[in-house]
Amino acid sequence: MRRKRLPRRYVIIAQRRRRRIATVALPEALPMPPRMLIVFNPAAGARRRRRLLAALDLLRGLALRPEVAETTHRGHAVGLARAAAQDGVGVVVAAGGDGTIAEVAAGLSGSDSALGVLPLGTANVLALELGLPRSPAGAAAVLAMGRTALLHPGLAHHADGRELLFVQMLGAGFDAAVVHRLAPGLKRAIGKGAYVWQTLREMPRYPFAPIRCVIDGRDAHAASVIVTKGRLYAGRFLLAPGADPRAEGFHVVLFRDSGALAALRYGAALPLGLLSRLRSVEIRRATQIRFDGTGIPAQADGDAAGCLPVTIGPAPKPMRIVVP
Ligand SMILES: Nc1ncnc2c1ncn2[C@@H]1O[C@H](COP(=O)(O)OP(=O)(O)OP(=O)(O)O)[C@@H](O)[C@H]1O
Repeated sequence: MRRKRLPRRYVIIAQRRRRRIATVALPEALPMPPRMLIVFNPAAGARRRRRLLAALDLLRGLALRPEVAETTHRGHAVGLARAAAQDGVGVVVAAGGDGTIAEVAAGLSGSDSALGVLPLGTANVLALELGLPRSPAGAAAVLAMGRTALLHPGLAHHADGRELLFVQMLGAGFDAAVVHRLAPGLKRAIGKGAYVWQTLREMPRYPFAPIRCVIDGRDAHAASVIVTKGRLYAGRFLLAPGADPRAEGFHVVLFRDSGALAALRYGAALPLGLLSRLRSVEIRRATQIRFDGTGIPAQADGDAAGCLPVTIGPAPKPMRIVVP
Protein backbone atom coordinates (compact mmCIF):
# COMPACT_ATOMS: atom_id res chain seq x y z
CA MET A 1 0.00 0.00 0.00
CA ARG A 2 1.39 3.44 -0.92
CA ARG A 3 1.78 5.69 2.07
CA LYS A 4 0.25 9.15 1.71
CA ARG A 5 2.85 11.93 1.73
CA LEU A 6 2.28 14.39 4.54
CA PRO A 7 2.66 18.12 4.00
CA ARG A 8 6.09 19.35 5.11
CA ARG A 9 4.71 20.94 8.25
CA TYR A 10 3.98 17.49 9.68
CA VAL A 11 6.76 15.53 11.30
CA ILE A 12 6.66 11.83 11.95
CA ILE A 13 7.51 11.43 15.63
CA ALA A 14 7.23 7.69 15.94
CA GLN A 15 7.60 4.95 13.41
CA ARG A 16 7.77 1.21 13.96
CA ARG A 17 8.68 -1.34 11.26
CA ARG A 18 8.02 1.22 8.51
CA ARG A 19 4.54 1.91 9.92
CA ARG A 20 3.92 5.45 10.99
CA ILE A 21 2.34 5.50 14.44
CA ALA A 22 2.37 9.17 15.39
CA THR A 23 2.87 12.54 13.76
CA VAL A 24 3.09 16.06 15.07
CA ALA A 25 2.01 19.25 13.30
CA LEU A 26 4.56 22.04 13.11
CA PRO A 27 3.50 25.68 12.90
CA GLU A 28 2.86 26.96 9.34
CA ALA A 29 6.01 29.05 9.47
CA LEU A 30 8.89 27.70 11.52
CA PRO A 31 10.95 30.38 13.29
CA MET A 32 14.19 31.37 11.59
CA PRO A 33 16.45 28.45 12.59
CA PRO A 34 19.25 29.46 14.95
CA ARG A 35 22.75 28.01 14.55
CA MET A 36 22.80 24.70 16.33
CA LEU A 37 25.59 22.52 17.70
CA ILE A 38 24.91 18.97 18.89
CA VAL A 39 27.38 17.82 21.55
CA PHE A 40 27.31 14.03 21.34
CA ASN A 41 28.57 11.79 24.15
CA PRO A 42 29.34 8.41 22.55
CA ALA A 43 29.72 6.84 26.01
CA ALA A 44 26.14 7.61 27.16
CA GLY A 45 23.28 5.11 27.10
CA ALA A 46 22.94 2.40 24.42
CA ARG A 47 22.35 2.39 20.64
CA ARG A 48 23.17 6.10 20.83
CA ARG A 49 24.84 6.56 17.43
CA ARG A 50 21.88 5.10 15.52
CA ARG A 51 19.50 7.29 17.48
CA LEU A 52 21.64 10.38 16.88
CA LEU A 53 21.61 9.71 13.12
CA ALA A 54 17.82 9.34 13.15
CA ALA A 55 17.49 12.74 14.84
CA LEU A 56 19.97 14.35 12.43
CA ASP A 57 18.01 13.01 9.46
CA LEU A 58 14.88 14.66 10.69
CA LEU A 59 16.55 17.98 11.53
CA ARG A 60 18.15 18.10 8.08
CA GLY A 61 14.77 17.33 6.52
CA LEU A 62 13.51 20.49 8.21
CA ALA A 63 16.32 22.55 6.69
CA LEU A 64 18.21 22.79 9.97
CA ARG A 65 21.93 22.30 9.55
CA PRO A 66 23.23 21.32 12.95
CA GLU A 67 26.94 20.77 13.45
CA VAL A 68 27.98 17.78 15.55
CA ALA A 69 30.90 17.63 17.99
CA GLU A 70 31.73 14.33 19.66
CA THR A 71 33.17 14.28 23.17
CA THR A 72 36.35 12.31 23.76
CA HIS A 73 36.49 12.39 27.55
CA ARG A 74 34.61 13.31 30.70
CA GLY A 75 34.18 17.09 31.05
CA HIS A 76 34.83 17.70 27.33
CA ALA A 77 31.24 18.87 26.71
CA VAL A 78 31.77 21.89 29.04
CA GLY A 79 34.50 23.37 26.81
CA LEU A 80 32.69 22.51 23.56
CA ALA A 81 29.50 24.23 24.76
CA ARG A 82 31.39 27.28 26.11
CA ALA A 83 33.24 27.78 22.81
CA ALA A 84 29.97 27.46 20.86
CA ALA A 85 28.24 30.04 23.07
CA GLN A 86 31.16 32.47 22.63
CA ASP A 87 30.88 31.90 18.88
CA GLY A 88 27.20 32.95 18.93
CA VAL A 89 25.64 29.50 18.40
CA GLY A 90 21.97 29.91 19.39
CA VAL A 91 21.19 26.37 20.55
CA VAL A 92 23.65 23.83 21.94
CA VAL A 93 22.12 20.38 22.20
CA ALA A 94 23.30 17.81 24.74
CA ALA A 95 23.01 14.41 23.03
CA GLY A 96 23.48 12.03 25.95
CA GLY A 97 22.15 11.57 29.45
CA ASP A 98 21.85 13.79 32.50
CA GLY A 99 25.64 13.99 32.96
CA THR A 100 26.09 15.33 29.42
CA ILE A 101 23.23 17.81 29.91
CA ALA A 102 24.88 19.09 33.10
CA GLU A 103 28.21 19.55 31.31
CA VAL A 104 26.65 21.41 28.37
CA ALA A 105 24.62 23.54 30.81
CA ALA A 106 27.83 24.40 32.70
CA GLY A 107 29.45 25.50 29.42
CA LEU A 108 26.45 27.67 28.50
CA SER A 109 26.01 29.16 31.97
CA GLY A 110 25.86 32.95 31.84
CA SER A 111 25.49 33.05 28.02
CA ASP A 112 22.40 33.72 25.89
CA SER A 113 22.56 30.34 24.07
CA ALA A 114 19.72 27.92 24.76
CA LEU A 115 20.21 24.34 25.92
CA GLY A 116 18.64 21.58 23.83
CA VAL A 117 18.32 17.90 24.73
CA LEU A 118 18.47 14.70 22.68
CA PRO A 119 17.91 12.04 25.36
CA LEU A 120 20.43 9.30 24.58
CA GLY A 121 21.42 8.40 28.15
CA THR A 122 20.52 5.62 30.55
CA ALA A 123 18.04 7.28 32.94
CA ASN A 124 17.34 10.60 31.12
CA VAL A 125 15.65 12.04 34.20
CA LEU A 126 15.56 15.68 33.06
CA ALA A 127 14.03 14.69 29.72
CA LEU A 128 11.28 12.77 31.54
CA GLU A 129 10.80 15.68 33.92
CA LEU A 130 10.22 18.13 31.05
CA GLY A 131 8.08 15.71 29.00
CA LEU A 132 10.62 15.54 26.15
CA PRO A 133 9.91 12.67 23.73
CA ARG A 134 12.38 9.82 24.05
CA SER A 135 12.27 8.93 20.36
CA PRO A 136 15.04 10.68 18.40
CA ALA A 137 12.52 11.93 15.84
CA GLY A 138 10.22 13.33 18.53
CA ALA A 139 13.08 15.07 20.32
CA ALA A 140 14.30 16.49 17.00
CA ALA A 141 10.81 17.85 16.28
CA VAL A 142 10.89 19.66 19.63
CA LEU A 143 14.27 21.18 18.74
CA ALA A 144 12.88 22.30 15.38
CA MET A 145 9.97 24.10 17.03
CA GLY A 146 12.39 26.03 19.26
CA ARG A 147 10.04 26.81 22.18
CA THR A 148 12.01 27.55 25.35
CA ALA A 149 11.41 27.70 29.11
CA LEU A 150 13.63 28.91 31.93
CA LEU A 151 15.70 26.32 33.77
CA HIS A 152 17.16 27.09 37.21
CA PRO A 153 20.26 24.90 37.74
CA GLY A 154 21.98 24.42 41.08
CA LEU A 155 25.63 25.16 41.82
CA ALA A 156 27.69 23.11 44.28
CA HIS A 157 30.85 24.58 45.86
CA HIS A 158 33.50 22.15 47.10
CA ALA A 159 36.01 22.92 49.87
CA ASP A 160 38.90 23.06 47.34
CA GLY A 161 37.16 25.87 45.42
CA ARG A 162 35.78 23.67 42.61
CA GLU A 163 32.27 24.58 41.41
CA LEU A 164 29.90 22.08 39.82
CA LEU A 165 26.66 22.94 38.06
CA PHE A 166 23.79 20.43 38.22
CA VAL A 167 20.43 20.45 36.47
CA GLN A 168 18.55 17.67 38.24
CA MET A 169 20.01 16.62 41.59
CA LEU A 170 22.95 16.29 43.94
CA GLY A 171 23.07 13.40 46.41
CA ALA A 172 25.39 12.54 49.29
CA GLY A 173 25.69 9.26 51.18
CA PHE A 174 24.42 5.88 50.06
CA ASP A 175 23.19 6.69 46.52
CA ALA A 176 26.42 8.57 45.84
CA ALA A 177 28.44 5.53 47.00
CA VAL A 178 26.52 3.45 44.44
CA VAL A 179 27.31 5.96 41.68
CA HIS A 180 31.01 6.18 42.70
CA ARG A 181 31.50 2.41 42.45
CA LEU A 182 29.34 1.73 39.38
CA ALA A 183 31.42 0.28 36.51
CA PRO A 184 30.68 2.29 33.30
CA GLY A 185 30.93 -0.93 31.24
CA LEU A 186 28.22 -2.60 33.31
CA LYS A 187 25.95 0.44 32.90
CA ARG A 188 26.43 0.35 29.12
CA ALA A 189 25.74 -3.39 29.06
CA ILE A 190 22.63 -3.64 31.24
CA GLY A 191 21.47 -0.03 31.63
CA LYS A 192 19.47 0.79 34.77
CA GLY A 193 19.84 -2.79 36.00
CA ALA A 194 23.47 -1.88 36.81
CA TYR A 195 22.24 0.53 39.53
CA VAL A 196 20.12 -2.20 41.13
CA TRP A 197 23.08 -4.60 41.09
CA GLN A 198 25.47 -2.01 42.56
CA THR A 199 22.90 -0.98 45.22
CA LEU A 200 22.67 -4.56 46.45
CA ARG A 201 26.47 -4.79 46.57
CA GLU A 202 26.82 -1.53 48.55
CA MET A 203 24.15 -2.33 51.16
CA PRO A 204 26.24 -4.60 53.39
CA ARG A 205 29.45 -2.54 53.13
CA TYR A 206 28.45 1.15 53.11
CA PRO A 207 29.21 2.60 56.62
CA PHE A 208 26.25 5.06 56.79
CA ALA A 209 28.24 7.78 58.59
CA PRO A 210 25.94 10.67 59.62
CA ILE A 211 25.73 13.75 57.40
CA ARG A 212 25.36 17.12 59.14
CA CYS A 213 23.09 19.40 57.11
CA VAL A 214 22.44 23.13 57.37
CA ILE A 215 19.30 23.89 55.36
CA ASP A 216 18.57 27.63 55.07
CA GLY A 217 20.27 28.09 58.44
CA ARG A 218 18.50 25.20 60.23
CA ASP A 219 20.46 22.15 61.41
CA ALA A 220 19.51 18.57 60.53
CA HIS A 221 21.12 15.12 60.42
CA ALA A 222 20.61 12.30 57.95
CA ALA A 223 22.16 9.04 56.80
CA SER A 224 21.78 10.08 53.14
CA VAL A 225 20.48 13.21 51.40
CA ILE A 226 19.37 14.22 47.93
CA VAL A 227 18.99 17.85 46.86
CA THR A 228 16.69 17.77 43.89
CA LYS A 229 15.45 20.28 41.34
CA GLY A 230 12.89 17.86 39.94
CA ARG A 231 10.24 15.36 41.07
CA LEU A 232 11.80 12.25 39.59
CA TYR A 233 14.73 9.98 40.39
CA ALA A 234 16.50 7.22 38.43
CA GLY A 235 13.92 7.38 35.63
CA ARG A 236 10.21 7.77 36.29
CA PHE A 237 10.32 7.15 40.06
CA LEU A 238 8.70 9.81 42.24
CA LEU A 239 11.13 11.38 44.72
CA ALA A 240 9.89 14.88 45.58
CA PRO A 241 6.27 15.67 44.67
CA GLY A 242 5.89 19.32 43.70
CA ALA A 243 9.51 19.92 42.62
CA ASP A 244 10.12 21.38 39.15
CA PRO A 245 13.47 22.25 37.48
CA ARG A 246 11.75 25.28 35.90
CA ALA A 247 11.15 26.76 39.37
CA GLU A 248 13.66 28.45 41.68
CA GLY A 249 14.93 26.71 44.82
CA PHE A 250 15.46 23.09 45.80
CA HIS A 251 13.72 20.24 47.57
CA VAL A 252 16.01 18.53 50.10
CA VAL A 253 15.15 14.87 50.76
CA LEU A 254 16.53 13.63 54.11
CA PHE A 255 16.80 9.87 54.66
CA ARG A 256 17.10 9.63 58.45
CA ASP A 257 17.47 5.89 59.02
CA SER A 258 20.83 4.24 58.48
CA GLY A 259 21.86 0.66 57.77
CA ALA A 260 21.29 -1.94 55.08
CA LEU A 261 17.69 -2.67 56.13
CA ALA A 262 16.72 0.99 55.90
CA ALA A 263 18.38 1.25 52.47
CA LEU A 264 16.39 -1.81 51.37
CA ARG A 265 13.16 -0.21 52.63
CA TYR A 266 13.90 3.04 50.75
CA GLY A 267 14.82 1.06 47.64
CA ALA A 268 11.51 -0.82 47.76
CA ALA A 269 9.41 2.31 48.45
CA LEU A 270 10.90 4.26 45.51
CA PRO A 271 9.42 2.27 42.59
CA LEU A 272 6.10 2.10 44.45
CA GLY A 273 5.99 5.91 44.66
CA LEU A 274 5.82 5.72 48.47
CA LEU A 275 9.17 7.21 49.43
CA SER A 276 7.87 10.63 50.41
CA ARG A 277 5.27 8.99 52.71
CA LEU A 278 7.78 7.13 54.89
CA ARG A 279 8.11 8.56 58.40
CA SER A 280 11.89 8.49 58.29
CA VAL A 281 11.94 10.54 55.06
CA GLU A 282 11.61 14.30 55.38
CA ILE A 283 11.41 16.75 52.47
CA ARG A 284 12.23 20.43 52.98
CA ARG A 285 12.20 23.30 50.50
CA ALA A 286 15.36 25.39 50.57
CA THR A 287 17.59 27.80 48.70
CA GLN A 288 20.96 27.43 50.50
CA ILE A 289 22.25 24.11 51.81
CA ARG A 290 25.46 22.81 53.35
CA PHE A 291 26.43 19.17 53.91
CA ASP A 292 29.35 18.16 56.16
CA GLY A 293 30.83 14.72 56.70
CA THR A 294 34.45 14.17 55.77
CA GLY A 295 34.97 11.50 53.14
CA ILE A 296 31.26 10.94 52.46
CA PRO A 297 30.76 10.60 48.68
CA ALA A 298 28.63 12.99 46.59
CA GLN A 299 27.08 12.57 43.15
CA ALA A 300 25.61 15.16 40.80
CA ASP A 301 23.22 14.28 37.97
CA GLY A 302 24.22 10.63 38.23
CA ASP A 303 28.00 11.16 38.05
CA ALA A 304 30.55 10.98 40.88
CA ALA A 305 31.10 14.47 42.33
CA GLY A 306 33.88 14.15 44.92
CA CYS A 307 33.23 14.11 48.64
CA LEU A 308 31.70 16.32 51.34
CA PRO A 309 31.79 19.04 52.54
CA VAL A 310 29.77 20.83 49.89
CA THR A 311 27.69 24.02 49.82
CA ILE A 312 24.77 24.30 47.39
CA GLY A 313 22.94 27.32 46.03
CA PRO A 314 21.34 28.50 42.79
CA ALA A 315 23.46 29.08 39.67
CA PRO A 316 24.08 32.83 39.19
CA LYS A 317 21.66 33.03 36.24
CA PRO A 318 18.81 30.82 34.96
CA MET A 319 19.15 29.53 31.41
CA ARG A 320 16.81 28.80 28.51
CA ILE A 321 16.05 25.20 27.61
CA VAL A 322 14.16 23.97 24.54
CA VAL A 323 10.92 22.27 25.63
CA PRO A 324 7.87 20.66 23.94
N1 LIG B 1 33.95 10.28 25.12
C1 LIG B 1 33.68 9.94 26.38
N2 LIG B 1 34.19 8.81 26.92
C2 LIG B 1 33.91 8.42 28.18
N3 LIG B 1 33.09 9.13 29.00
C3 LIG B 1 32.56 10.27 28.51
C4 LIG B 1 32.82 10.73 27.20
N4 LIG B 1 32.14 11.88 26.99
C5 LIG B 1 31.47 12.13 28.15
N5 LIG B 1 31.72 11.17 29.06
C6 LIG B 1 31.16 11.02 30.41
O1 LIG B 1 30.15 10.02 30.35
C7 LIG B 1 29.42 10.08 31.57
C8 LIG B 1 28.03 9.56 31.42
O2 LIG B 1 27.29 10.39 30.57
P1 LIG B 1 25.74 10.62 30.73
O3 LIG B 1 25.39 10.91 32.15
O4 LIG B 1 25.35 11.65 29.73
O5 LIG B 1 25.12 9.23 30.27
P2 LIG B 1 24.35 8.14 31.12
O6 LIG B 1 25.02 7.99 32.45
O7 LIG B 1 24.21 6.93 30.26
O8 LIG B 1 22.89 8.78 31.27
P3 LIG B 1 22.03 9.19 32.58
O9 LIG B 1 22.89 10.12 33.40
O10 LIG B 1 20.82 9.87 32.00
O11 LIG B 1 21.71 7.91 33.28
C9 LIG B 1 29.52 11.54 31.98
O12 LIG B 1 30.23 11.58 33.20
C10 LIG B 1 30.39 12.19 30.93
O13 LIG B 1 31.26 13.16 31.47
